[in-house]
Amino acid sequence: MQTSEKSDTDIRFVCRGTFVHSTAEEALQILEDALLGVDSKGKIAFIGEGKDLQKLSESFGFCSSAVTQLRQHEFFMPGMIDTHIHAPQYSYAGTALDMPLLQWLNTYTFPVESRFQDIEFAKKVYTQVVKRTLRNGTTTACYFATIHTDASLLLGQIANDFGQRALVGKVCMDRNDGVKYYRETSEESQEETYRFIKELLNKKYPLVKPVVTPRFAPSCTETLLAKLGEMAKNNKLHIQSHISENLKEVEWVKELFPNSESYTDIYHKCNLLTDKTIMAHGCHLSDEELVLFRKTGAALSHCPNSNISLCSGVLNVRNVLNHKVKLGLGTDVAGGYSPSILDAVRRALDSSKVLTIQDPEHKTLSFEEVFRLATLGGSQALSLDERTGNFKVGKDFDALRVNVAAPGGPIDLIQSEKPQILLEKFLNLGDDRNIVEVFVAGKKVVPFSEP
Ligand SMILES: Nc1nc2[nH]cnc2c(=O)[nH]1
Ligand SMILES: [Zn+2]
Repeated sequence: MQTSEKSDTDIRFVCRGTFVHSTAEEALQILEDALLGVDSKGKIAFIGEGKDLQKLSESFGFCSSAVTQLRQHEFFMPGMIDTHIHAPQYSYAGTALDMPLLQWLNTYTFPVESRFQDIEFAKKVYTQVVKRTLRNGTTTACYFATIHTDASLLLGQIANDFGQRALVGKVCMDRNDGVKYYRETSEESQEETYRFIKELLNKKYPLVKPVVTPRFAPSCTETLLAKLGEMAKNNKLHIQSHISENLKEVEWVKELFPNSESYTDIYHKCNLLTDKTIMAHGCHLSDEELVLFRKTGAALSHCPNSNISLCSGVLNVRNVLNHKVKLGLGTDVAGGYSPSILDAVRRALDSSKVLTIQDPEHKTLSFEEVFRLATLGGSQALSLDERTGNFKVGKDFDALRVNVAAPGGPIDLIQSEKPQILLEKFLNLGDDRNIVEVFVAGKKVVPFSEP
């Protein structure tokens, strides 16, 4: 039994049933007939066994009749973590997947992102993306917004209003020869990033924080990258960007930064690789670069839908894990067409199987390992694992109540199944119809409450 030190904590609610989650030691740990109590601050106060109900209700002072009992075919799992998603690109998700990265950015992405100076348009899209991701079980999202400070602040406000845990980044880019009207001067980028960070922190949203966001090395001068690194260091901020997604991009970076040893080295020299850094993709990183990730504590976001959709490459997750680099999953909407981390789980498994087809020696990822990437792995990659990622006493209760046999849902259960099979079915076949409730920091955020 795990309990918090103080047994006089106010208990907000208690649930009884099956809980599945990951730990450092076990990709899948199953707790059957467990009792989990959430305190008034939204934190997990205790995790015990159903048979200890009487004892727990006495020491924590809750009424045993007030316990919510999960039904058959239901379980709780940790909320899923999207470590890389472009909120503005949700406006064209599911389209524009017919060209490789660099052309795709110039043709679709930059023209669309430039529309977000229109705050009404931003409000519409950002409300939709926050609601859609929450319904799909994303309790934590690490967002790229656009270069527009006020619209980026609005994204933070909307995530806060709907109760999603989020890192939000105002995008920085002081070079863009492809679409010249979508870029800032270096001074603007620095000043507006400073304003963005200050204003967002001043809001004191409990679950929404800023993240320093150079778009990627080709969009930024070395001067800007260095200034952003300094800003992040001085204020102990998160950092996000892209790295080694596509081979043409890697070649271009070599031309733009001829004095750097590698793509990773550029970010490293500018103080942008820290234990609060998350870099998307990394499909074409060398082993030496992975060693540098490990040394600095920087993490990778694996975005398999995007990597396949834009024909960018296939990340060898097994190799990343062998290098002990922190790793989570990302949708990379809209390079990835799906806003759901369940989709990222499936594409990650498919990608791993493609690597095994190419090399039978490759050790395919198991669904349990990918489940860990979608939850605990994501929290570690975002350095939020003290707060979220699994069910540990003292962490926030970020959780999905899953009903595998939800009426009208996509899964037909022929017979009663063990929890491990229920989870496997949900990961492979489930969708938002199976996610009957979503909790973030102990608050029920799905179904949405009436305004
Ligand atoms: N997939 C993806 N890669 C990028 N690299 C730089 N910007 C982007 C973007 O918006 N999407
Ligand atoms: Zn991206």
